[in-house]
Amino acid sequence: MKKNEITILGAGLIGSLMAIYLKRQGLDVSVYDKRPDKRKTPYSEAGRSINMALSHRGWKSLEQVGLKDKVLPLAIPMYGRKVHDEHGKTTFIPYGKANQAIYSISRGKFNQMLVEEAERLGATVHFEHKCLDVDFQKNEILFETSEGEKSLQPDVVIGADGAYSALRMSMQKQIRFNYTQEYLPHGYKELTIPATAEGEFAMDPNALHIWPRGKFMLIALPNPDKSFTCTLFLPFEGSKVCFEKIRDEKDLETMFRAYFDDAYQLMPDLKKEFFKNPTAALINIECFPWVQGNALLLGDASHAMVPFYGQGMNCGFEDCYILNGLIEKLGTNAWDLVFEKFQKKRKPDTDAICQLAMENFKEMRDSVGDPKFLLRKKIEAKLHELYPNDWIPLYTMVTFSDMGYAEAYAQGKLQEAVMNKVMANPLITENWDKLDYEDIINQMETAKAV
Ligand SMILES: Cc1cc2nc3c(=O)[nH]c(=O)nc-3n(C[C@H](O)[C@H](O)[C@H](O)COP(=O)(O)OP(=O)(O)OC[C@H]3O[C@@H](n4cnc5c(N)ncnc54)[C@H](O)[C@@H]3O)c2cc1C
Ligand SMILES: NC(=O)C1=CN([C@@H]2O[C@H](COP(=O)(O)OP(=O)(O)OC[C@H]3O[C@@H](n4cnc5c(N)ncnc54)[C@H](OP(=O)(O)O)[C@@H]3O)[C@@H](O)[C@H]2O)C=CC1
Ligand SMILES: Nc1ccccc1C(=O)C[C@H](N)C(=O)O
Repeated sequence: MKKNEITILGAGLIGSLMAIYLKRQGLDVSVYDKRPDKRKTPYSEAGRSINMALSHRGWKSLEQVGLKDKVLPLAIPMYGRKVHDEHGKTTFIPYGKANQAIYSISRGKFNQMLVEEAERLGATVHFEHKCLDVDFQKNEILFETSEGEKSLQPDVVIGADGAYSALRMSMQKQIRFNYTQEYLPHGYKELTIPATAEGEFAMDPNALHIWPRGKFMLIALPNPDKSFTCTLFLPFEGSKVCFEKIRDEKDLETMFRAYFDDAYQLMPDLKKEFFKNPTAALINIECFPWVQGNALLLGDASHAMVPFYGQGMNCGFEDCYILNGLIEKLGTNAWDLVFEKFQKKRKPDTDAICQLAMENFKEMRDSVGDPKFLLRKKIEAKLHELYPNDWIPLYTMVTFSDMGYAEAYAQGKLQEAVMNKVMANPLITENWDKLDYEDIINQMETAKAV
């Protein structure tokens, strides 16, 4: 492969950012997306992952392409979790240090900005081009368009066509392609807490709100129009509280009043929205290799994770950052080598974040409601304050650093084992401030050495 014309499938968050990176490298870039151009055919995104949490790995990539300052005004900082118990009492749990936040941003606006930036730099974006198949033998991509089917013989292909990637489906037909997918028993539905009659936020806008209820939960992220987008995560069926058992407005009201009464009071459109908005599935997808011939999978197409760490987009942006770094280092005449090095370096990290995302669901829906969890967080924060290099809480490594996810995962497991011992002390609630913190660090050092 020695070509400089790049075909990107998918003008989502990752495909658009990759187009920006490649244009900055001086390459020819054409992007194909199945959706219509929003500027010509506006479509409603109501009920579909409306806002997302942007954190360090995402910001790092945006800064590199010169977009950080343009994105910042669109983003609302959330400094921690605000946990709502069943009586409406709230507890704030900081994400990290006082100035560390994850940022709520609207997917639609953000995606549009990235597409427009790619176009401004000279990328051509072809909307209403749905990739149907990629034939690796003939080196041909088949699209469905409003004018019928079209085909293309690409030089280099980057498949950023999301969790249900057509490129990946074509790769699945090839020999020795590994693929696993797992649906969670839970689904999600998006709902709204509108601005108050006075036009203000109905709750603290600088927090990610969580109503943890053991096997299920509700969360809310703020929007610039002073509303919150809430996401309700429930099992599809088979539990006391599940989507299947909410058949009518009465079931819905009974459930919300029993478990989320303070939120319910702020949701005038709940009944209408609940039965109008889709109930979407949650899936984890891992596959390998990501390279076939002249084509590479990127973003959710190569690793779709459940959303509970708020890392899918951030991880995809970091994919772009790393791929760009390899192109800079190895040049644009060695795509085979670039792709090969990329998949080898990146795969252990994306496996780790897929796993961490699954584990964060349990933490969010269950542990955050436990006072011992709060105490654990306090002790870890103190350890980090006293020994900033020797103890970095897992959440900080994942969200506020760019340490490889696999390293963060391994370090996090060691810290968890040490903290389990610390928390087993029956007097921990009274004595946590007087612990021998140096001894904890020594225990960590011993655990690392084993
Ligand atoms: C409820 C929810 C909340 C989330 N919250 C967060 C969060 O807070 N933080 C975070 O970092 N991540 C979050 N994520 C994950 C994030 O949404 C994804 O990781 C991200 O959208 C992946 O971007 P992508 O460009 O790879 O895929 P997508 O955003 O899905 O884009 C794929 C693009 O490809 C196009 N396409 C698809 N098929 C074809 C085809 N056959 N031909 C042509 N074009 C095609 C689509 O139209 C789309 O434009 C969340 C996900 C969900 C579901
Ligand atoms: N990991 C996860 O659990 C999830 C991740 N996501 C990620 O976030 C991205 C954006 O989210 P959002 O805008 O809500 O995406 P959508 O729900 O709009 O999905 C994007 C496209 O994927 C196709 N699709 C959706 N569900 C399925 C399915 N079960 N089987 C096959 N194809 C399906 C649909 O294509 P068509 O219109 O052709 O039918 C849809 O247009 C997704 O594309 C995905 O990458 C989204 C949901 C869950
Ligand atoms: N954006 C999300 C969407 C769905 C579920 C969780 C998130 C989060 O961001 C969770 C956050 N990282 C947390 O750990 O509190």
